[in-house]
Amino acid sequence: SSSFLTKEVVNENQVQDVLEHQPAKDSTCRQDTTLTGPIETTLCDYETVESVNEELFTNLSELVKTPFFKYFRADLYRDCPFWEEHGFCMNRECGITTVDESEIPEKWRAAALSKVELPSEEQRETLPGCYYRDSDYCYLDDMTEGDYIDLSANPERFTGYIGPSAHRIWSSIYQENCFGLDDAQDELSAPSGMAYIMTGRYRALSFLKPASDEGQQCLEKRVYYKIISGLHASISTHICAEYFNQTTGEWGPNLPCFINRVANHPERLQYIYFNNVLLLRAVSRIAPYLSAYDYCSSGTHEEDQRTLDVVTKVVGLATEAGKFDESVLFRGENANVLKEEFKQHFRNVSRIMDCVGCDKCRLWGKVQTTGVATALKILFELDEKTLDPRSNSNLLQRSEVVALMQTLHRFTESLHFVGLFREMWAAADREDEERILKEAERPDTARNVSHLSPIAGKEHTDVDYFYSRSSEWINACRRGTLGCVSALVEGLRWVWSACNSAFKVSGKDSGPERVEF
Ligand SMILES: Cc1cc2nc3c(=O)[nH]c(=O)nc-3n(C[C@H](O)[C@H](O)[C@H](O)COP(=O)(O)OP(=O)(O)OC[C@H]3O[C@@H](n4cnc5c(N)ncnc54)[C@H](O)[C@@H]3O)c2cc1C
Repeated sequence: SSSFLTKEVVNENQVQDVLEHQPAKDSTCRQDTTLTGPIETTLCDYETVESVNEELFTNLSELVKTPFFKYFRADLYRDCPFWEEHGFCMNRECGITTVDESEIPEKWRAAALSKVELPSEEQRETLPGCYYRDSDYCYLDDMTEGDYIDLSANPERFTGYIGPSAHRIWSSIYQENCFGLDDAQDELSAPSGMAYIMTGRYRALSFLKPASDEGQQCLEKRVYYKIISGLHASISTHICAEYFNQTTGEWGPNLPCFINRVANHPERLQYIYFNNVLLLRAVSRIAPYLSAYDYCSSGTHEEDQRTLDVVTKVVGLATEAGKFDESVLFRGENANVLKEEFKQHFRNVSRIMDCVGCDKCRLWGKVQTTGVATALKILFELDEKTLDPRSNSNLLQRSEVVALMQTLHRFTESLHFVGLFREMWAAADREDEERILKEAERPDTARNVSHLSPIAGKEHTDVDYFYSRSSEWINACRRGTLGCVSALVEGLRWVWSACNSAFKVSGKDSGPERVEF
């Protein structure tokens, strides 16, 4: 696993390009950097996205705190369907808190939902605990298992989930970017990414296609890569913006982390913009549907009206910046076969989320893959007639609407955070800059995460943490034998680590423990 620890070579010019870029206040093009002019495969430019982002972010930040949008139902304890996953995250930040169903409006509870929301058996392909319909780009949880989670109480941020388990997830996701119908360069005879995993031919990250390959790839494949890489970059931006500082014990932005993961690879930031445009286009395309949606959620009439008002503002801004011509994709002879493949690969990505070994990361992974999949469905599967809220009022499930808006919020927040990193860079003098760039070259995976761990320092005495985890272990046991075995393994590992840690703390070597992979 130490092969993952590659030293990043920081390209100062690229980093400056990203961090010294001045976002546009209006839609005027300038000739400065990689973040100027048209955004490839869209009809929008960087300046337009930047000119609406802060207003969008402010409105979405309000929206995601409303009762309708903050509760998300998910089954976080399904077994990984593709490999045996042992990568449990032992840090307290990986845990989540769930909400008792009694706190949720009755019409969203499992019993009511299974009557109303679920499509009939003939309309969907079912697997234990989840299903998809023909038009879906992801698996959706059926309402038989799972919990409600208040997303605002479980923010996406640094958790310390690192190393081979996290890398395996990312590599499997990128490996889905392998289309049988692609051009001759593209390993025509190779099995799909999932087939690799299932046949044990899993390779680390060497398959990742460099950006320079772009010219040789088909458009759909490039779009797939941009979506995934942009999502990855957005998650990384959140991790770096809300990072745990080992020295001060405080949360805050970590500029070297952002340089290492994003600014040193400007195309990754470009793909965050790309995802923004894709999601904005989806939101603007279903504008009438969103305007007619029932946002009543047991609050007061004023509260529900306020939710609708904010949705209306978001939809208005989305219409300004969401310029994307979906009709240029999936054209030509093999269009339908290619689309089916694209869909199947994206569905696999949504199932890979069940393999993420950190509850909070899995939760946000599910929210965001569902959000992007909903956008893809809106763009590539639904015609104007289907989108009519009068003729098709049950077009989207509540979880899809919530995921779409939450995901758009994630991406607008990423661009907002990029602005904060630029301010930090601008405030640094030459000496600081040199130190920051040097620090950005260190492999991220070797960072010390001991302060977050329940097993190091004073945290191992945190009884609350143990209780919160143990209730999840018991829940997993209730759900079946496999879940129970996994839970038992995690429980035993926790106890083993706690004993080890207690031993260390009581011994001479009680300095902070380094977690390396
Ligand atoms: C679904 C999911 C959700 C997660 N959520 C969280 C979270 O909320 N909090 C948290 O702390 N951790 C989270 N993680 C873990 C996090 O994403 C990293 O995997 C972890 O921090 C280790 O980072 P790393 O620097 O080793 O590289 P990783 O981010 O793991 O990347 C692995 C490799 O992929 C390549 N790569 C990196 N970024 C890109 C990109 N944008 N485009 C193309 N290639 C790229 C690089 O070669 C890199 O070495 C999540 C992981 C997954 C899979």
